[in-house]
Amino acid sequence: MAQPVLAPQRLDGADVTAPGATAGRRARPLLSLLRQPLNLVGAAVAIGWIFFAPDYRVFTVTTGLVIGVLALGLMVMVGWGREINLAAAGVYATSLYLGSWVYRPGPNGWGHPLVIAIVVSVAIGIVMMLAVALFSVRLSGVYVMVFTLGVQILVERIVFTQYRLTGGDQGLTTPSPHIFGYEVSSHDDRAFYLFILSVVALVLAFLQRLRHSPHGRAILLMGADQQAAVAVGVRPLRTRALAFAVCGALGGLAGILAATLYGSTPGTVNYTATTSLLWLSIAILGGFDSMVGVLAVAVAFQYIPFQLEKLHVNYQLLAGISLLAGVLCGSRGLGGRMQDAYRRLRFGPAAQRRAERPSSFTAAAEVLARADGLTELREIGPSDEVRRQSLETLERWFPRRRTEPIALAAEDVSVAFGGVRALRGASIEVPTGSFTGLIGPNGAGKTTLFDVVSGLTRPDAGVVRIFGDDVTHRQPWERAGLGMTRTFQTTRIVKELSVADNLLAGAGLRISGSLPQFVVGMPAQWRQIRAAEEAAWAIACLLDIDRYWDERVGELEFSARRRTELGRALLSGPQILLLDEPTSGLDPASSGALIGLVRRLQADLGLTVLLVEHYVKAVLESCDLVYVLTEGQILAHGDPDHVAADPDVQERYLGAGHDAAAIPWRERVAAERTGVTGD
Ligand SMILES: Nc1ncnc2c1ncn2[C@@H]1O[C@H](COP(=O)(O)OP(=O)(O)OP(=O)(O)O)[C@@H](O)[C@H]1O
Repeated sequence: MAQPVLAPQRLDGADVTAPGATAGRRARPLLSLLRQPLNLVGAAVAIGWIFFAPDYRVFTVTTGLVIGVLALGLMVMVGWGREINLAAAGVYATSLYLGSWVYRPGPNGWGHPLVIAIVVSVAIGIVMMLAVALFSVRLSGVYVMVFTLGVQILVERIVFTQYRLTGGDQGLTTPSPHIFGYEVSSHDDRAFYLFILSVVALVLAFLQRLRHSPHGRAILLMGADQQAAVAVGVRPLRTRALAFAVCGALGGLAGILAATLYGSTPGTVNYTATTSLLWLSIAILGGFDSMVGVLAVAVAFQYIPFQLEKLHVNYQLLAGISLLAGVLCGSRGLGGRMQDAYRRLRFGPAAQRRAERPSSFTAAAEVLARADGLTELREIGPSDEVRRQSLETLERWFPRRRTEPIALAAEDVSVAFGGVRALRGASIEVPTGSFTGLIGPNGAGKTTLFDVVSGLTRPDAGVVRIFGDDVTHRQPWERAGLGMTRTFQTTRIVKELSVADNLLAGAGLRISGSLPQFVVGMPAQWRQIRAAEEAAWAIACLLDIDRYWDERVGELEFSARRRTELGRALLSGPQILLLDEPTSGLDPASSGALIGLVRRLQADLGLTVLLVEHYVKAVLESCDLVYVLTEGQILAHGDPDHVAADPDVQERYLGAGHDAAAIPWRERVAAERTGVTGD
């Protein structure tokens, strides 16, 4: 049995030294906006063009930027969190009317400074969207969409009918803002543009920091796959509430900016449900991971109708086209397409880029196809130096290994789905530091047992213990916090994101700090993020996905996706790793390579692994302990030789009178492929 090999270390405040292999690979979110030459050119153009453009154009672009702020909020909720919001116009207008009331001098206002009005407007947006998150807590998808539509209609009926607040059709005047004692007149289009541009720059910096913090990564992972997120410790309600709150905050901010921009409150007719839909289309076309794309589309939405008025191109027509184009562009939107084109221009086609990057492995999984269709696998592994460096990094990243004798236990677990009794008093014990296999025929209840152990399914009876603690009633993310994570039978990765982003989505449990600490840029928090990036790179090297580091996972071959999912689980620094058929969907050679890799990692990192696998021979060859589950009950358990020789196992699982376990693995795989026999 493998012994614990890793030393303990607190990550916050730790002196984390990067191994040579990771140098230059750290993401620097604080500087990343300025890192790309294109961004620098963009910033120069964003400031310089106004000195050559007529006033009305500057004003039009300014209004576009204000809507852009709101659309960036929608990007977080809709693009990252994947929940549709049709109440954006209602939130924006409520903040606009109430915020301008706070800041307008009497008799139709309280005459507070602008900064108070901004705080109030942002707070209104947050409260409204948090209320939506709270009341729609059990809903998702189309139900959240309909719920937010209901909120929008309520706002129209309740807020918009308060004519004293809104000023009716006439509107109410709003004074020009004073920034550090300087009046930014709404008649001075350039000064106002620069004011809004500064706010946009702050919003971009905030979102950039959020995006690279564990909080932002949790929203992205939750949006893509809630079960995968909770498996690495993401708290779903808190994460969802954050996405809604950010959307509300930026909606509220845009509302008060608009109030100052127009000089008087616009009529309520501008902020109906249709407006919400139009603004949604900006976020969709802009793309979920391109802030510049979202801003560009928002500006285009103001600018194009203005320029093409004679051709009857209006906002609604654009929104219709935008929704269609956004769907055709896919979830990465126009911004994502532009990023792809830029990368192609700068670095060449993706396939060529990958080919040019050497793997850290001394030899890739070299598969020699033989004439009879069987495959043979050569020994694989990273070079000794890369492996040593990677393990050193992970030694600092992983928590202290637990030493209790039993890592995981399920006692007399029963689960029934209606009439189907998936588990009938099944019990297993997984010793700490062991590589334990769970095998059984299709429908035996293996995945159900995994779901019970990881907390996704509540058992009808029985107890689950992690290191002796009864966790039967604990939530999946709490169990992840105790050091247990899992992978799934079907690969659950965020295809639109890079390998690095997917790996780092698993790091949240090992990084501490509140959102304000990350946004303000506290050194301890960013040190932890850098440590996470070093650990992610180390894991990528060990799993041979380092060469794909910044490639989108959706473009990679299946085995690399599987390893990325495994890497994400490892980045949460687990004590116990549950692997549900990690080789499912892989060809025999890749399956063998993956199991060999997992076995080696388990020993190197001192992990406790519970593996569900259909390739019986592979399990018998690599596991320390094997459990056989049939019809919801444990049929046998013990060391592999003992289990393989068990007459019950041979008769009821391996086949009566047929010693399948004795057949060499490759022959067995070949037989399965030709349909002669099966597990
Ligand atoms: N959500 C569910 N609702 C109803 N029945 C279910 C559900 N999940 C599993 N079952 C049933 O419970 C039994 C055990 O299923 P489970 O997926 O746990 O088996 P398994 O051993 O993992 O199978 P496989 O190897 O094919 O993945 C099966 O009969 C299955 O049809």
